[in-house]
Amino acid sequence: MTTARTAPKFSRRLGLSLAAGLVALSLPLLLPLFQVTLLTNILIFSIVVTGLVLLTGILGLTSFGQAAFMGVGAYTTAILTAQMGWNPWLSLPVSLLVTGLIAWILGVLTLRMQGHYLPLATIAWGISLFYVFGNTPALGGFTGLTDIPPVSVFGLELTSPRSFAYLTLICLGLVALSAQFLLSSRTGRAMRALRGGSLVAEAFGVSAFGLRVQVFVLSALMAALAGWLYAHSQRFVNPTPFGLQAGIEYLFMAVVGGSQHVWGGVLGAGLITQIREVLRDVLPGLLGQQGNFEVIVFGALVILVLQFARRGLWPLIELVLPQEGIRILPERKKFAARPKPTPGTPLLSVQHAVKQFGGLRAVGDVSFELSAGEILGLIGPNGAGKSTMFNLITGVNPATSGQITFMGQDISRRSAGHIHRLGLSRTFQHVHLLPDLTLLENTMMGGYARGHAGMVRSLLHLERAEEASLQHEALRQLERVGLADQAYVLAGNLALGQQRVLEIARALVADPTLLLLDEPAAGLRYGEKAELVTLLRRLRDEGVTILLVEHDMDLVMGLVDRLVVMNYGEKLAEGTPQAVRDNADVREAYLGVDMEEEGAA
Ligand SMILES: Nc1ncnc2c1ncn2[C@@H]1O[C@H](COP(=O)(O)OP(=O)(O)OP(=O)(O)O)[C@@H](O)[C@H]1O
Repeated sequence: MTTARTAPKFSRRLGLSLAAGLVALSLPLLLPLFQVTLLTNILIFSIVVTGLVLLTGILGLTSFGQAAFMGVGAYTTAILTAQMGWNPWLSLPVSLLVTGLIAWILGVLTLRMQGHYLPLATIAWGISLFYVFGNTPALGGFTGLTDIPPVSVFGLELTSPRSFAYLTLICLGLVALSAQFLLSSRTGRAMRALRGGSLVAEAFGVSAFGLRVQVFVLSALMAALAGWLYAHSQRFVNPTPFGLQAGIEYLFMAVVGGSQHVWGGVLGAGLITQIREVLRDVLPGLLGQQGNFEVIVFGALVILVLQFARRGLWPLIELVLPQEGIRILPERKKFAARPKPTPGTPLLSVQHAVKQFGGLRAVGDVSFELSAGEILGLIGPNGAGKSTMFNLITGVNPATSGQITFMGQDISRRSAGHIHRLGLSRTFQHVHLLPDLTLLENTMMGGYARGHAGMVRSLLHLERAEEASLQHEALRQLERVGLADQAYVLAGNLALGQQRVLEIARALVADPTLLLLDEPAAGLRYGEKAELVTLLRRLRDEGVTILLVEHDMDLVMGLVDRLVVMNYGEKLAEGTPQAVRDNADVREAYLGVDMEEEGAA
């Protein structure tokens, strides 16, 4: 079983990183001049690909348009410096601003698209921007713009490839470091949670669309920085490096290197650029004619990598590297506990709830109430409407009519995040965890709404105090559910029963008033079910109110205080387990077979 222990103060991994940094710093001095120019290009491409790692690898949004954003950054600085005489350092923030604004507009317009529509949209605006560069006379048409001045540092013009390589190296170092900071933050965990869809992230208070737009803009800003560097290293710009083919190559780099790892992106940029140079030299001689034959080889390479190392080459390197530990930070401040209602006070009220899916009435006029300190079971045969009712309460779907109130607020049409912040936490019928993250990190995701640090603080690593509070709260909840000894194990290594318990720990980090459990015993073994019952009873005794959907009648009958039985979208019965057992309608519709068997036994 793969484990990741807490990090010592000076880890072997950190030592290796420092050594790699020193090698990188010496390269511009040691390499021959031609290689230094190639190295600069690799470093510039790595910055673009780092943006793609965040956008495509982590968030799961495929973009073919990063080269176009690089072009916006490059052309903006070219116009401001070559034509208007600006200092390149002044044109840098303007290049970032212009690209960020264009990316924000395109993001807001296109990021709601699902599936393959988004990649198609990125192709569309990638091509559009390319032709804007090529067909605008003020931008020099397809010939481009020349006479771009060099960048100066402390009065020293960076005209030599070696000095410019250092500027690029520093930029990449800062970009890669901030990307790493982001990924190890609350925002980074939310980004990872969004990869499989919005359901889980939104259930913990993440604004899915808002975060997607932010990461989209961030990746465009990285491309713009690369464009600025490219313009001042080449000292001229034309549309060719910013076209669709370049956009596709950046994706190749991310996929081949390992699109879910910052250093994978750098590896991919290095490999593809080097291989392209070699092929450009070798292939025309071998084939006896000129042409972009390297593109064909790239295609074959990507297919091979996808076939044999689906997650790119970096994960293979990770296998031999010392594992990265999680540094447990000292807790300076605990999160304030949520005031809990006194047992017996009304907490959740569902009144005449109706949910219509086209012609199908999945929930029809259902009413019930739940008081603080209770465990209420929602049962019924398959298709009875239990999950739909769950979705109405948690804000996944709005009710067609009727009213649902929680903590005295009408939540019938509120978002999942809003309802979560009021004190409702949930688990999922199909376990939704991040298998490559530790139990601790998965659990911390549940506390997203208790933190405040956003993208900028995360990029700058200024959210450590909040991260410490989240870490310790998550450790306490893992302790509470009995998983503390596995806090640094990867969640993907757990058995299903433990994964379900982990989901409960994740929900508890939010300090919920009401816990909604969707079939928590599904797939659990006998012993695991008994442990689950003990845990849920203990949580109830500690003041957590629980609503659960469950098919296991033995478990439900021995655990809950009351039951609501649904059938064909309607409420069939409500009452104590004994009253429900004795209800003739319930026996006929749902419990009949079990009860007869029980009687016969
Ligand atoms: N998004 C949807 N669009 C259309 N119909 C839906 C949708 N979600 C659920 N339904 C339908 O609503 C009815 C109730 O489904 P629901 O999943 O709520 O039942 P359930 O009691 O949770 O069943 P199970 O125990 O099998 O999970 C079913 O007929 C289902 O096909």
